[in-house]
Amino acid sequence: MDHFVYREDALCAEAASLEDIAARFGTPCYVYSRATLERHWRAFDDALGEHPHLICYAVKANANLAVLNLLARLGSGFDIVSVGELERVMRAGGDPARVVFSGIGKQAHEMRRALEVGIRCFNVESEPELERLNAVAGEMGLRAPVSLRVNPDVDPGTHPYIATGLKESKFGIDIGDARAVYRRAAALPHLDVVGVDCHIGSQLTRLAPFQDALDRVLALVDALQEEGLSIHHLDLGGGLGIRYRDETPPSPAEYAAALKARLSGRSLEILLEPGRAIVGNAGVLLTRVEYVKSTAHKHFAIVDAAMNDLLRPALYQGWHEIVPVRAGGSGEARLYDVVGPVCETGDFLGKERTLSIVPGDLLAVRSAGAYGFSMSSNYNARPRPPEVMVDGEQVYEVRARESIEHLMAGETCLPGGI
Ligand SMILES: Cc1ncc(COP(=O)(O)O)c(C=O)c1O
Ligand SMILES: N[C@@H](CCCC[NH3+])C(=O)O
Repeated sequence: MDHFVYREDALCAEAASLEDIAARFGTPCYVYSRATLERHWRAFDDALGEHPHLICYAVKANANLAVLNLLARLGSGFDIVSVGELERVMRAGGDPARVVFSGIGKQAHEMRRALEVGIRCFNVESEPELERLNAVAGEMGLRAPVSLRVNPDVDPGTHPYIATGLKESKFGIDIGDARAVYRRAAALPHLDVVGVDCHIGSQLTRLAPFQDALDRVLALVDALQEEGLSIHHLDLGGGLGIRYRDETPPSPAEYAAALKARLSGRSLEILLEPGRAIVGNAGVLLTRVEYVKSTAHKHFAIVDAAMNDLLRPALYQGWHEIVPVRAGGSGEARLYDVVGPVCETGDFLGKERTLSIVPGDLLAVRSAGAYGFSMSSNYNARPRPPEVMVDGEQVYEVRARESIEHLMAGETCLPGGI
């Protein structure tokens, strides 16, 4: 069931009208549905059922405290890539013992903090990182639990900017080198080898790449076990795609069934790190048409949201459905490029969209819950938009719109300046 539906011709998030939300909080504005978030998280958790597992939501997809807190209350774990994300998780009530730490550039202070709070596992992405982690843990008189993130050289069939498991990628350790690096890990005094990790890319819409990666990783697990290294868990990363336009990605249930079929008879715990599949379709970006502009070649709908609010169209040619908040819209139907006010040709939210609009109309950019606000910036000195979470009829502002003061916070002029 979709929680963004028209009621009496007005698009709603659950039982709340987006027109009312725009009137109350202004535009642009991100709006999330609590029920959708919960349903998507539970779809993963239920699909793995009795198989020992932990769903570690990828915080980078949407790090709002209300999102994290909601998932923490469901029992979620978290996949983090910085100490900032770790602090957010803990502030939101997340359990550090359910946190896995990914990323290729972990700094010593980040390792120290993660060890101090007792995270579940470090997903180590290189041999130098292994040595650094061993040294940091040793200084603290602790042992660090580690998985190596291996790069299985599988083509995920996704946009090249979000493919991470090919051999030329900066991520992970080449699977051909993994046994030697595991031996090194096992020999280091302050590390405990606990798992194997991989993440091959994002917005995958077919099962085959996941299955290929799993087969390669399982062959590695067998080889390690023959060497006497016991592997407790397998972290298969995130990456399950969502429908933005007409994609038909596998459901979490289909995905989990494919994994379980290959894992039966093994006692490996499964960790997954979904981000987009949980929050992507749980959010929209509300925006208002400022101007309609026609040239000899095109019609432009100039809206008040821009690439600084939602970068995906500019960065990956990401396609997001754009719908009128008032069903059917108003004015004459035309083909529009929907563009923002930022001074970049790449500042568009959608191209060649048929819309019936006049200035002042509200539009909703759909599937904007993942990598929307979390990739936003202040480019062109634009305060970032508020985030609102709807729960039934209740509407909560879970992040206030930034002010002009926010834009300049922490800045100073040279002495003798203003
Ligand atoms: C290590 C890791 N885990 C999980 C994710 C989440 O991916 P997705 O949002 O595609 O599920 C990412 C991002 O691609 C990632 O780099
Ligand atoms: N930011 C990307 C996904 C990157 C995933 C990060 N590992 C997107 O919007 O599609």
